[in-house]
Amino acid sequence: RLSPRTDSGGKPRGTHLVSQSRSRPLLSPPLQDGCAEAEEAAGPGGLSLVPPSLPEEGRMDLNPSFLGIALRSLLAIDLWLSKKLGVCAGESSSWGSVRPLMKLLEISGHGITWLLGTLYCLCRSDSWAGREVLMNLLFALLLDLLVVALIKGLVRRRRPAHNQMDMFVTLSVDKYSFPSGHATRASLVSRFILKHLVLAIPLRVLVVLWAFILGLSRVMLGRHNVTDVAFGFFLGYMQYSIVDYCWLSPHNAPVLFILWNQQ
Ligand SMILES: CC(C)=CCC/C(C)=C/COP(=O)(O)O
Repeated sequence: RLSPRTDSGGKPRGTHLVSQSRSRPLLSPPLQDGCAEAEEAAGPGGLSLVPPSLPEEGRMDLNPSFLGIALRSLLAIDLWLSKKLGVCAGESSSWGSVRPLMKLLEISGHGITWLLGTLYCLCRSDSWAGREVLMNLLFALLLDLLVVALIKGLVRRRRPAHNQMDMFVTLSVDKYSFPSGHATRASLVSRFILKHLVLAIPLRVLVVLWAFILGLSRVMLGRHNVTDVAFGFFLGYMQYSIVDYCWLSPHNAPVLFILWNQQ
């Protein structure tokens, strides 16, 4: 506290830092060992020339860390921006007429669509090379479902309040929104396709555009906040690196390929 200090005659002699042992800020914890000195020096009147050395926790209460403020600001911007972008969140929203198209995009990135599609192609594939790529895509999709379910269950961030929970086939953890499963899948699958399929440039651009628009559509539908999708893209990208590192082949996982061949 700043308070005018007076001399013995009661005249003000300038402003000094003083500590009153009986009156402490409401948010600060009780004075601890480090402050006993200052409390003693304050004497019965509570006035002291010695500024108390507050313990670390006390200082943090009074001066919230830069990181804390930055995170809280980021979250506030995230919520504000996500609400602004949620223009297809309901039929009556400003872009409500585009909602059916966004829901079609949702199905194009759904786990069931990709799992069934991959299994179908695996059954139809008649080359070892094709089977190897599809087997790894199946592994990537399962890994993604597992990782996203684990993180959603741990973080438990609620979906935005303006979301309508009318999604096609969900798991119990899908009531949570961080990270976006569609965004992780979009990023993982598009990186996988670009690496393992020989495609003409326009098709490669289309794959990247699909992933980006699918991510954006999650926020526009009101399903997610922007940070759910941004982290989802990052996570999917990193998951591909794991898949690439653990690449399954007839050499390192012969049982898998022989079993599949016998079916
Ligand atoms: C039922 C299966 C196999 C997958 C669920 C896929 C799903 C509904 C993910 C949720 O995605 P968002 O987190 O982007 O909303």
